[in-house]
Formats: sequence, C-alpha cells, structure tokens
Amino acid sequence: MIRFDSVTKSYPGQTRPAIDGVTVEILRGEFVFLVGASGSGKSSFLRLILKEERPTAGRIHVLGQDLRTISTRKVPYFRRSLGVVFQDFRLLSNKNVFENVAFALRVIGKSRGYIQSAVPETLKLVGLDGKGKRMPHELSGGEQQRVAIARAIVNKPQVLLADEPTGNLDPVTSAGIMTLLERINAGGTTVVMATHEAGIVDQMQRRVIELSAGEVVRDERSAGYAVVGETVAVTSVVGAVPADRAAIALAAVDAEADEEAEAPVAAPAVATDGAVADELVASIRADEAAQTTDAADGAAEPEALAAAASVADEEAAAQPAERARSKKGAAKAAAAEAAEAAPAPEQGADAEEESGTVTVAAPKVTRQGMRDAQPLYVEPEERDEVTDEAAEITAAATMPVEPLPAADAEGDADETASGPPGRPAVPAASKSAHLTLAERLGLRSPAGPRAGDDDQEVGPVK
Ligand SMILES: Nc1ncnc2c1ncn2[C@@H]1O[C@H](COP(=O)(O)OP(=O)(O)OP(=O)(O)O)[C@@H](O)[C@H]1O
Repeated sequence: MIRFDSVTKSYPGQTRPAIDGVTVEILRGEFVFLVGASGSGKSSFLRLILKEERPTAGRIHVLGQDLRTISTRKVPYFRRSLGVVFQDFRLLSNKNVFENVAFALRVIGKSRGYIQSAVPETLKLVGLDGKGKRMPHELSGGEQQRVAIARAIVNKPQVLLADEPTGNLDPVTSAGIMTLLERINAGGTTVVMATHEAGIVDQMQRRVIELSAGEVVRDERSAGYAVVGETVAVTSVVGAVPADRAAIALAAVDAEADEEAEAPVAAPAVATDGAVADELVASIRADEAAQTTDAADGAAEPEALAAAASVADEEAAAQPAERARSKKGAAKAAAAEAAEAAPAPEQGADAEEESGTVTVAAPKVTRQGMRDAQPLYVEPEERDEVTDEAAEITAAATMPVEPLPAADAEGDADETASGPPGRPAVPAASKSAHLTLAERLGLRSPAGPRAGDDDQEVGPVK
C-alpha cells in the first residue's frame, strides 16, 4: 500500500538528509506509529507519502502508484485517496462544523444531495452528531480534532495520515481521538500516525517505525514507544504530564461514570517538590474536570462508531485480554499501580520555575511501567462487528476516483491560517506556509507561493 525503496530526502541548505535511505513497506489495513525525536524526519516521511515533497533519491509507491509518475496536475486526484489530520486541526474558523466537513466534498465537486447525506453521517461517525451548526470556537479541542478527522475521512480515503493529532490535546481527550482512529482503522483504512506520545503508543501496541536522524532504527510489530527493556526518561511541562495526568484523567472519567463526582481522584505518580507539585496537581485536576464531559463522550463513542467499526482484523481479534480491560478497571488499576510506583521525592522531582513555565522532571520508568500506569487507550468492548455500514465504507474507499468538472469555489474560499483561539502556535504550519488549505488537504495541486494567497483558492485541477 505504501512502499519506500531506499528513499532519501535532503532539503536545500541542510547538511544532513531529513530522510536517509529509508526502505519500508506499510500494508493495507495496518495501523502504524511513526516515532522518533523532534527533527528525526516523521513529518517529512508523511509529506513524502502525500507527494508534498519529492524524494532526492529512491522511489515511493502509494496505493500501487509510483509517485514519480503522477504529474502535478494529477496530484489532487491521487490525494483524494489520502486523508490528512494535523496537530493544529486547521479548521475554517468562519465556517460551521457542517461546512468545514462539506468543504472537502465541495472542492471535489460532490453534489449537494451527496453532501447533505455524507456530512451528517460522518459527523455521527466521529461523535459530533447534532453539532453541525457549531462554529469551531464553540468546540473543545477534542471536538475540533474530531471535525478535522471527519473532514479527512468524509471522502472515504484508503489511507489516513495523522501528524501528531493528539499533540494539542489532554490525555483523556487524546484517548477519545485514539479510539476514533482505531475504529476508522478497523473499518479498513490504513492509518499512519506520527507521534511523540509514548503512553498512546505503549497502550495500543501496534506497529512502530522509529526514525532517528532520518533513518529507520526500529520497525517492530505490536510494539511500544521504546525498545523492550529500555527505560524512558520523560521530561514533562505543565499541561502535559503523561503518567500522572493519564491516571488522574481516567480516574475522573471513572468518577463521573459512577456519579461520584466529589470522590477524590488518584494521587499522581510523579513525585514533585511540595508547593510546585500541589500547584501542578491542582491545575491538572481543574483541567481534567473541565474536560470530563468531552472525555466521556470520547471514551463512550456513539453507537454509530461501533456500527462502522470493523472489518476483520486478525491482529485486533488476537489482542491480549489485558487490552480489553474496562475503563473503570483500567483507571483503578492505574491509580493503584501509579501510587505504588511513585518514587521517593528525591528520585524524580527536580522542579523549577523558569520564565513562567514550570518544568518537572518525571522519574525514569520502564516501558512496562508506563503501559500499566497509563491506560490512555481503552480497547473498545465487544461491539466491533462487521456491519453493512463498515462494508459500505470499505467498498466506497476502494472505488476509483472520477475526474470531476470545475468546482464551485465560491463560499469556501476563505481560510484563516491561524489555529484555534487560545491554542499554541504549531510549527508544522510554518513548514508549508505557502500551501493553501485545499493543497494541504490534497484537494488541489500545490502551485507554490502566490501573491496575496492568504485566501483559499479551491477547486479541482483538471
Ligand atoms: N521545508 C524544510 N526545509 C528545510 N529543512 C527542513 C524542512 N522541513 C524539515 N526540515 C528539516 O528536516 C529534518 C526533519 O524534519 P521533520 O519535520 O521531518 O522532523 P520531525 O520528526 O517531524 O520533527 P518534529 O517531531 O519536531 O515535528 C529537520 O532537521 C528539519 O529541520
């Protein structure tokens, strides 16, 4: 489905290649995590698949096509088989949820009738039923990412590429997004996800391709974030404290599920200095409490998702029983284990405050420890059956794409490049700042920088 043969990508002005002699194959229906340090080449790998970048050497085949043989004019058609999700969501801030998803269909010339049925269906699939009229700023981060995922899958792509899709989300919301991505994958879509999030990778135990300085240094099936037996040093910043946040967040979900909102949540696994630690925990608790509703939505997943889930995935069927632990059990186990695993304060707690940012050095934990203490991902219960809907999605995803007549670009032409209000700026956006949204989504050929190109110009290229 995706094959790299001795692929090297060197950017002008860079001394070493971003991708260095990579040979790898990703099969239809796989769920692959792309991991590696910042700058190791993950985004470049995804951009090469999208044909946003050209390899300096080597060959790339995607969906049976040698990317070198796809002309620039044909790139938009090629990309219709690929859905893309970014860390910063990239929604059209002046369009409502429905229009954000419809946008992906309008630019490829789908009929009004098709859009009227496909969009609500997809919104239901991602758990946003009834939220079509909301504006992006009226949604939580997790909901905004669901809109972005809906937009990516509404065209029923065979491959979904996700570049740090949970990078701006808290652990509980991330867990909901991961559940959604797993369901999409179970419906037959190949998913390739670049991530830094060890907890997610450890929990899901899918194929892991690790890049280091552009080279594949590990390609392992059913793996975690780090090599077995290796310890993982986690340096956390307020707002992203993996181990304890996950345990607390899931305990909070549990508490709400039991309608015991006032019950105390689990103590953090990360030992910190007194005042800083207290402040940290208080902030985390407040944050998680605010997110609980979204988390519950995400973790529970609508029935439509269950219905859409799952063409037979032998690997998934063979998952160990431990992955099917209930949410409640997982949270409790995590809380207990996290409490037990908490090191003495002097071991892990080197907290400091620097220019307004509190940085906490988390303890070194084993891979097993992380997996046990971080139930970010909870396996869906036995609801995943092959259904007509799933079969329909898979069939539609494999249909050839017809060239389409000129599109109506009106109305959908304005996109603000900025991320959602109050969210951090995301470096990925700047990497391809010259691309319009339609180009980034693979709906239009990249035409390079154009004067006054802040506005979106959309429409298929014949
Ligand atoms: N457009 C570009 N021009 C020049 N160099 C680039 C460009 N894009 C990426 N690079 C360089 O290529 C290397 C790999 O970058 P890439 O963004 O692929 O890494 P990454 O693993 O995705 O990093 P991160 O996790 O921080 O997003 C880095 O050294 C980066 O500076």
